[in-house]
Amino acid sequence: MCGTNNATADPTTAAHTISASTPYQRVDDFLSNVGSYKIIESTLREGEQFSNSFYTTEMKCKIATMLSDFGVDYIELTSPVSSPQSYEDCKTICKLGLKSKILTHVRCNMEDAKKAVECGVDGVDLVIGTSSFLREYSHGKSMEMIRKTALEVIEYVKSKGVEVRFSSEDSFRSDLVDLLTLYKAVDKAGVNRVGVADTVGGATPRMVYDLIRTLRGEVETHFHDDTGCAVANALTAIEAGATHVDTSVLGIGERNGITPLGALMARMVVTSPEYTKSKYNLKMLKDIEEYVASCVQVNIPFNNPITGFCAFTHKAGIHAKAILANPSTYEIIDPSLFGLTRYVSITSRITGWNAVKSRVQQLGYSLTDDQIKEVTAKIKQMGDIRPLAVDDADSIIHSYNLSLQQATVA
Ligand SMILES: CC(=O)SCCNC(=O)CCNC(=O)[C@H](O)C(C)(C)COP(=O)(O)OP(=O)(O)OC[C@H]1O[C@@H](n2cnc3c(N)ncnc32)[C@H](O)[C@@H]1OP(=O)(O)O
Ligand SMILES: O=C(O)CCC(=O)C(=O)O
Ligand SMILES: [Zn+2]
Repeated sequence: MCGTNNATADPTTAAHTISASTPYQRVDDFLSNVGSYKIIESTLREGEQFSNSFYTTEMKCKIATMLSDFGVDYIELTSPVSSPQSYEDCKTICKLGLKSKILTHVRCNMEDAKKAVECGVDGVDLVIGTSSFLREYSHGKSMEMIRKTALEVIEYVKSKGVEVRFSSEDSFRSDLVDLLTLYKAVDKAGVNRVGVADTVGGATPRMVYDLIRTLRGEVETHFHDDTGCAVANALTAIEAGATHVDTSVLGIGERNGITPLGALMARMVVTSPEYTKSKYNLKMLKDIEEYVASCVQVNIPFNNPITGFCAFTHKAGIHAKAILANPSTYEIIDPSLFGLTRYVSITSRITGWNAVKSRVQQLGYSLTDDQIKEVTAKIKQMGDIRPLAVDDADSIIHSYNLSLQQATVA
């Protein structure tokens, strides 16, 4: 590791990009798209595959509008062949006039593609499984049949003046030569993007880097989270040259879902702060997550990046002291970028006098350091017995202060 980072007060503005002047820049870094990645937001497609999902038309319109205002480049919708209402909703969302482009995701066959185009979408995302598992047990087509159908469908979609992407479902369990031969054919046919999908969530960042760096042009990536690698794989893909990443709000999707929009923002605001802050309306993230969580009836996980209830809570005394002096000591992300605030807890036996001093000052008392250490000991004494609420710790401070005043009067 040879790059140098300039230390600054704002951790998210620390120089993560390797300066042009460094003699240590690796050739591979020229592949990286961390300063230009685009998001294909699939809460309304992959997210509808989440076990709890049921969206009304009104919910879909609101989610699409929020995502567009957030700044995602594309919004992907459920296939219009899924049901009559899916078809109607796709048409309705296309007519909203959103800033984001609207895509729908269909099987790679002519009937599905025709329905998709009928809806008025900006782009059609074609998908077909290329692994032997899916070729044998899902659609039953050989690689040659896939290639032939893909070329016909791509030509049709393009002839309608609509963007077209071709994706190989289960890419990481597909034969590499088969895959590259197919991508070459669809590229020659003029697709706008190819898609690489880790459909079963088994890929590692190393596998992702190796596959993505062999591809050129517009490359979309889609990572399931079955083995907990979805965010790391998305970052690695972007570093290896992927141009687009699929996300869903809170990561909702088939099984345990895909790369979460919020977690990707947390990652990218650190990796590529200037681009991420200027492109995405980060302060909307919490509202979007809360709205989607309410639609699909889940809670936001306690440890969610950025919006988990304790994401910016500092508890241990050693941490609290340093955070109060300079937040960069124990925070990689400034919560204010997302319209949030940090919280220093004093309600436990692992608090310290520096944290308690800050609370004493907030309450408007002026105690000496020795007095603060004494009241800290009282909080710890109570914290050894049971969990404390903020009111408990505050009451200990109030009554300590009162006893000091009474002692002075007497
Ligand atoms: C990894 C992913 O997430 S891919 C996206 C998944 N999305 C969806 O499944 C969208 C929602 N799906 C649906 O509403 C339905 O499955 C429909 C309307 C698409 C199809 O419904 P049905 O006709 O009842 O078929 P069913 O769902 O049982 O089976 C899927 C069919 O698609 C075929 N198929 C699967 N993938 C593809 C593909 N990429 N290209 C062409 N055909 C395919 C299968 O062979 C099967 O065909 P069969 O009827 O000849 O057996
Ligand atoms: O179309 C794609 O690229 C992804 C499809 C999908 O949801 C998956 O393979 O998990
Ligand atoms: Zn998926």
